[in-house]
Amino acid sequence: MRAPSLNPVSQMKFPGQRKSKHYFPVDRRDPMIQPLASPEGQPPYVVGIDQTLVDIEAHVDDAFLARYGLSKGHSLLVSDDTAEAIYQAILAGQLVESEFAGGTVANTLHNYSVLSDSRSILLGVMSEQIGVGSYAYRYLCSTSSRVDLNHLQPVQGPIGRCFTFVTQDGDRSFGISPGAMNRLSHQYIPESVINGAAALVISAYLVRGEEGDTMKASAMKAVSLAKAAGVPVVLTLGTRHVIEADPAWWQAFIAEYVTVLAMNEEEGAVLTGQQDPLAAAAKALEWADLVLCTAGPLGLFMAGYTDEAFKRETSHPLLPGCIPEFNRFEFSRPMRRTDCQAPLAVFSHISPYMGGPHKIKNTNGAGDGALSAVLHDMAANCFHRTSVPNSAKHVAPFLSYSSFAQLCKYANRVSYEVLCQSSPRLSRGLPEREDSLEEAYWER
Ligand SMILES: Nc1ncnc2c1ncn2[C@@H]1O[C@H](COP(=O)(O)OP(=O)(O)O)[C@@H](O)[C@H]1O
Ligand SMILES: Nc1nc2c(ncn2[C@@H]2O[C@H](COP(=O)(O)O)[C@@H](O)[C@H]2O)c(=O)[nH]1
Repeated sequence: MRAPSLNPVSQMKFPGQRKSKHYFPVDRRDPMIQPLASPEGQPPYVVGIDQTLVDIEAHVDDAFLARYGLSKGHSLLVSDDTAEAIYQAILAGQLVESEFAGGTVANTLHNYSVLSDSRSILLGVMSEQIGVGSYAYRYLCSTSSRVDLNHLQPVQGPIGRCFTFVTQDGDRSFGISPGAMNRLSHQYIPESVINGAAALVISAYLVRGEEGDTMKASAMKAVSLAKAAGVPVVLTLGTRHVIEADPAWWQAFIAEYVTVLAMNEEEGAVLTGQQDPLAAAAKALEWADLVLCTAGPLGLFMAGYTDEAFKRETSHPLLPGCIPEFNRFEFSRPMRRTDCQAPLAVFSHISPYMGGPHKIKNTNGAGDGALSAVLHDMAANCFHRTSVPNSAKHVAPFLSYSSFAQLCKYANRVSYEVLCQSSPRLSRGLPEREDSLEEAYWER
């Protein structure tokens, strides 16, 4: 097994490091700031729960998907027999492109750790016996050493397999063979780990299991602990099939536990009944505090709250949409609705960075990438609050370090990088020498 991945530094890479004038040093603008000489403790970490699985990527045509009952663009469970038939078919056709650690939350944590150069903690299962070359082995090999795997639960049997089918249009469809991935016991949800986190990340996939699976109960324990400790719960919806089974249950769950909701426009449509991603994000604000809605080639939307007292007007052109001039206050920073004396709904949108990559081989993980950027900004805010507690940045309990507009830019930039690297897990962070997101964006 790997050595414990403890963070040897008491620093954290900030989202804005590439254009420091937008971010640091804040003390030049605020003479009240008294940075702590030595911030107490370690930088914040993000914890997530996932079904440990390996993505087995194969390039196939639509007929192949139809043959095995898969749904284009979505994730479905497959039986052991179907999994075996699929595996034999892709082996025989020499269609396997790669076998790489996956899982929507684990991808997000991996990317968070790559971007922030900081620790995240993954909760889930791992095969107790690991042979060289096995799926469990591949999983460990392709996970960042900054992702702490020391809290995983050892289980008998294999981790999950996610057949990841990429069709000619670059879209991806998944067939899941669960193995032991849903056997996480509530005993492997450590209270101290949840309580000390900057955020808890879960996905809607965690409730999709079979009779006797313990994953859902474990996830419910974690969200209850997080709620009690005031730790933001971040939910990513994963696939529309899970949501459309019972949208009302999800609405109630989000209202009860979730601070940050991440979804794509399809998932947003089944959750809210609104096809338009901006309208879906606005509707979801009835239940969540902050919403990220990715919309493929349309880019992404964010929606959230800020207090009237802290609203900041944009200097960008005002945008038309189902909510006219919806981005007027996008320079504000997000807050929980209950932390606002006079809550104001705020919206922002951004088109794909640089208009998107010239060629997209595979959209796998683009949405997870966007969420990892938002998490990075939230954790950076926690770190800054601990390091410079009397900064003007913390006159109110903001959820993120940056404004809605900056969050959108950063999230979109990371999605672009995922698309360019053609992998849901970044093998490297963003370029250090990209000294301005805006300039790079406009100087195409
Ligand atoms: N065809 C595309 N062209 C340009 N950018 C894209 C394209 N597809 C996705 N993106 C970028 O990736 C982000 C997330 O993509 P999306 O497909 O909505 O996520 P998901 O993987 O969750 O379905 C988008 O907000 C956009 O920035
Ligand atoms: N934990 C689970 N992860 C899953 C499941 N089905 C697919 N996936 C993972 O999603 C990412 C791609 O995400 P996206 O942003 O393109 O939607 C991929 O790496 C898969 O491993 C599942 O049932 N559970």
